[in-house]
Amino acid sequence: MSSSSSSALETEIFQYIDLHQSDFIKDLKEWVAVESDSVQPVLRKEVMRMMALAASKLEALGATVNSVNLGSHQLPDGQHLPLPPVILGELGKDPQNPTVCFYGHVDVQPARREDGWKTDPYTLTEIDGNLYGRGSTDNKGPVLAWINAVETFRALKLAIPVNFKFIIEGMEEAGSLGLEKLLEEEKQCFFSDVDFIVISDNLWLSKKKPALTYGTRGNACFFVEVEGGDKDLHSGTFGGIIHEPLMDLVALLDSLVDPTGHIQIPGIYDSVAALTEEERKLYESIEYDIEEHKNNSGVKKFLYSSKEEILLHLWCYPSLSIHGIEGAFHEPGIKTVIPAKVIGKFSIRQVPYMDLSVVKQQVEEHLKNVFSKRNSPNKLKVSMPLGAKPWVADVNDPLYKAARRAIKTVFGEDPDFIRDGSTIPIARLFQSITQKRVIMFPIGAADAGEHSQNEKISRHNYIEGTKVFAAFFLEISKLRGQLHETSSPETNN
Ligand SMILES: C[C@H](N)C(=O)N[C@@H](Cc1c[nH]cn1)C(=O)O
Ligand SMILES: [Zn+2]
Ligand SMILES: [Zn+2]
Repeated sequence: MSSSSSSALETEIFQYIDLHQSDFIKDLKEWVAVESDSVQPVLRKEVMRMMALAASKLEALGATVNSVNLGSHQLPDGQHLPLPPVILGELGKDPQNPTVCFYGHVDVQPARREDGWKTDPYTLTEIDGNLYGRGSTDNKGPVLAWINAVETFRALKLAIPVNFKFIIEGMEEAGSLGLEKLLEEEKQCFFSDVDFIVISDNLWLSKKKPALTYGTRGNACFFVEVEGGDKDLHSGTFGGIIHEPLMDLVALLDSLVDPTGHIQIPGIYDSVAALTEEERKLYESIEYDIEEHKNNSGVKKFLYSSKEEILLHLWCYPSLSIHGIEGAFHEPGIKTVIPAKVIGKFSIRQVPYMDLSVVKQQVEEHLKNVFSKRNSPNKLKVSMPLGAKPWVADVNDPLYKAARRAIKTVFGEDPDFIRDGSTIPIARLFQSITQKRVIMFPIGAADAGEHSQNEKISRHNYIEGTKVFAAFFLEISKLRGQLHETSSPETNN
C-alpha cells in the first residue's frame, strides 16, 4: 500500500521489498528462534549466539563489524557472567553522504508458552497476517527491517545515498549493562562522523496510524527493604507478638500513591515542566482511541476519561508503579510463614525537569517518615539501583521532517507526533555523551504486545516498515548541508 506520490526509484525499491517478503520473514523466523533472553543468566549463551548471528547478517550486507568485548558482570549471588559483545558495524564511507547510525537490540524479555502464549514464543507463527513471536517487535523485527532496507539497495545495485553505522546490543532488557562506558570510549572514534542516531524500539499510539516519537519518560527504580530477624518465623508461634516486616512494607507501599493515581511523595511534582501551547496543539490532532487502548490492555477502566488527560498522564506527568515484593511468599497454596526480609520494588517514571537525585532524596525522606510513625524495630533500607533520565527531541528538526515525508510516501498519511510513557535509557545517553541528535522512528503498532504474552508484528508493519526505512534513506540524502546547521541536542531537561 504505497502512495501514488512515489518516484520511479521508490517504486522499484518497494516492488523489490514486496517480492521478497518471504525472505525477510524467513530471516525474522531465524532470529526469533534464538531464545536470547538477557534477563535469565542461564540463557546468556543464547544471547551470545544471537549476537554472532546479527554480526554475520551485517557482514553479509558488506558491513565491517567490530564485536566489542565488554567483559563480565557480577550477579547478586556473586557469580560472574560474560556480557554479550556490542556490535559496531559500518557500511559506506563517502564523505559527501550523511552518516546515520542505527541503534537496536537483539535480546528479549523472558517468555514461556505456559505464561499464556497461543503459540510457541520462539517459533515465529503467522496467524491472520500477524507474526507472533518473542522479539518480533521488541526489537528483532525493526532491526531486521532496517537491514532489509539496506539489503534492498544493494540487491538492486543502487547507489546508497547514506553511510550507515550500526550499534547493536544484547543487554537492553537487563539495563544496557556496559553500554554507557562504551559510548564514552567511542564518542571521539566510532561516533565522530555520525550525523544522527535512529532508534526504532517503541510503538505507534494506534493500531493503524504511523507515528514519530519525540519524547520518552525517564525511570527511577527503587528497592525498599524491611528486615526483621535473621530467619522466617512460624505465624502461629510469633504472629501477633512481633512487628512483621511485610506489614511494614505493605504500609510503606500503600503510602506512595492515592486511589486517583496521584503520587503522595511531598515535592515530587514541583519541577514538572508545564505543557507548552505548541505541544497542546500537537495533542489536538493526535488520533487516539481510548476504547482501542483499553482493549489492547485488557482492563475495564482507565483513571482518566479524556484523550488529553490520558496523554498528559502518560507523557508529561510522572507516574509511580509497584512491580513486586522479593521474599514474600508468592507460590500457589498456603504457607503460614512470616518472612524475615522483604524487598518492595517500585519505579517512578519521571519527566522534564525532574532531577533524579532530588527524586531519590524525596523518596527516601518520605519512606523514612512513614516508617518512623510505625515505631517498628525492623531495619529499613532504600536504594535506587537504576535511574534513567527522560528524553525529548525537537519536532522541527529536519530529521523529523524527512521521516514524516518517508511515512507519507509509504503509508499515504502524515504520522502522529507522539511522546512515549516508557523509557529508552540509551536515547538520553546518546544525546548527552555523543552530543548526537536522536530520532525515534517506531514501526510497531499499538497492539504489538511488547513484554507481554503473544507479542507480534503484523506482516504489514514489518514489510511497510522496511519500505519506510528505505524511503527515509532517500529523504536523508536530501538533507545534505542541513544536518550540520541544527544546534547540538538540548540535554538540560
Ligand atoms: C520501550 C522499551 N522497549 C522498554 O520497554 N524500555 C524499558 C526500559 C526500562 C526502564 N526502566 C527499566 N527498564 C521500560 O520502559 O520499562
Ligand atoms: Zn526494546
Ligand atoms: Zn523491551
